[in-house]
Amino acid sequence: MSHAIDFERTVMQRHDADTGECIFVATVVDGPDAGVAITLDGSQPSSLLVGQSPACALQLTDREVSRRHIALEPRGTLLHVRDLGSTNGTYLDKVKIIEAELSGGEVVRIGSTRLRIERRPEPAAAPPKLDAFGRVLGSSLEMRRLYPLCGRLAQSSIPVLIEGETGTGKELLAESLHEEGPRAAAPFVVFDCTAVPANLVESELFGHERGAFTGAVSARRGVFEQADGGTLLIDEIGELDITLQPKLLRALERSEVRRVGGDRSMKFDVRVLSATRRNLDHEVQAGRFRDDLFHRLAVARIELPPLRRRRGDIPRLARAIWASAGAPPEELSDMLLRQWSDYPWPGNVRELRNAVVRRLALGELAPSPASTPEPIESLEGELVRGVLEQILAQNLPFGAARQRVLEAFERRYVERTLAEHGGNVLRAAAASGVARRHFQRVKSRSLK
Ligand SMILES: Nc1ncnc2c1ncn2[C@@H]1O[C@H](COP(=O)(O)OP(=O)(O)OP(=O)(O)O)[C@@H](O)[C@H]1O
Repeated sequence: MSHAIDFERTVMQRHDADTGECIFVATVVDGPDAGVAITLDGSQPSSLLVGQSPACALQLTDREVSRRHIALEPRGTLLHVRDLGSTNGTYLDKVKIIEAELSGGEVVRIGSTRLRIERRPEPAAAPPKLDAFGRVLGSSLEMRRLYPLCGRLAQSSIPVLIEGETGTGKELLAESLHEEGPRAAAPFVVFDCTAVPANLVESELFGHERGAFTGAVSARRGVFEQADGGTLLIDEIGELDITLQPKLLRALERSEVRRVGGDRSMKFDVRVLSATRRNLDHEVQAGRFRDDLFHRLAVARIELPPLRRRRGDIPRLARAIWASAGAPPEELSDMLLRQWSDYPWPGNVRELRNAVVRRLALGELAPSPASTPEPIESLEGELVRGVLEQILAQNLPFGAARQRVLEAFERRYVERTLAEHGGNVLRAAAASGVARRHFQRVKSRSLK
């Protein structure tokens, strides 16, 4: 299977069954690094990378391989492979792939390297039967395999990069890492790189002295000073302007900041966590995020799975949100829970929370693919904005940029509709209100 569609469908099936994880081995069978191998046993909290960069779990010397070429992640009985925007592409047999689900026995080609993927017969060790870490709830396999590492990370001070789609609980996990650790009594400060205008980011981060710039009527502490002794979460780190990245790196390396307009450096003792919705490997690969800063921030990485890949957690989360709103548990019907469990939740747990709260306040029906479309702001607005920003950042001429937006939309539309209809083109076309041949044409050009 080498299709995003098949991948969605397979993932859903697997999570309904909640089967155990498999162990995969990726071995270089051809190329300058022949004989090198890595084992993926599902206990890793994020994908493992293959490429020339030292950040990669499987570091290759092949000059035709990009620094971060592909990411590998075991998902139950399958191994998920994702190209990270490599220069020379990723091939399965002769087919160029963006992402694919492998079951073992395949050979993946990157540059002049061929990687053989094998699935071991024995199952991976099951993660402990925990159903929460701090305030982060979930007993799906996807979540349980993160908890042991979260527990260890909470006790340490090493920088952690938390990745995941919007609303998957990145900020909540950061808070829980803080609350479960020795710094719990000290401040937890969040700095969102997208929340302040670009020209004020530096003074928000490092503080400023009185008169440092027009409008600086009094001195102000930056977030590092505010978080001293505690934890700082730098949210949306992928959006930090490239010109500010060396300054942040220097502050982290020296554990000291100098306020804008100031002439002395101040030491700080801050545990730094960062979060991103973007794929930072991709950003590094594209030269938009500095590799050295990435290494500083991502000493450990945790990737939070989207809610659609852990549907088993939906009833538990819905019940917890329902109870926290003070509503009687018996009023939450099984039918409603079933409807919620079937919905794809593009806005993840945040969207589920909003749906539960709306239901309690207004008695609204559960969302379903056939229900009235949500306003874009509350549904996929943030995802859409992310895609638009990425395209705008390429500074293309108007026509080419519009074409990219259209292609991104068509691809996502086709993927989702097919996933909702079990990969059946006829039914997906009917649901989209277009002829099968037209749907097939759009599918062929957008998922090639
Ligand atoms: N596993 C979870 N258990 C309980 N609540 C959760 C979980 N994940 C998310 N939430 C809740 O969902 C909402 C969104 O979570 P949060 O703000 O942490 O997401 P995020 O990934 O940081 O989103 P964004 O990328 O948009 O900033 C919050 O109300 C949070 O408490």
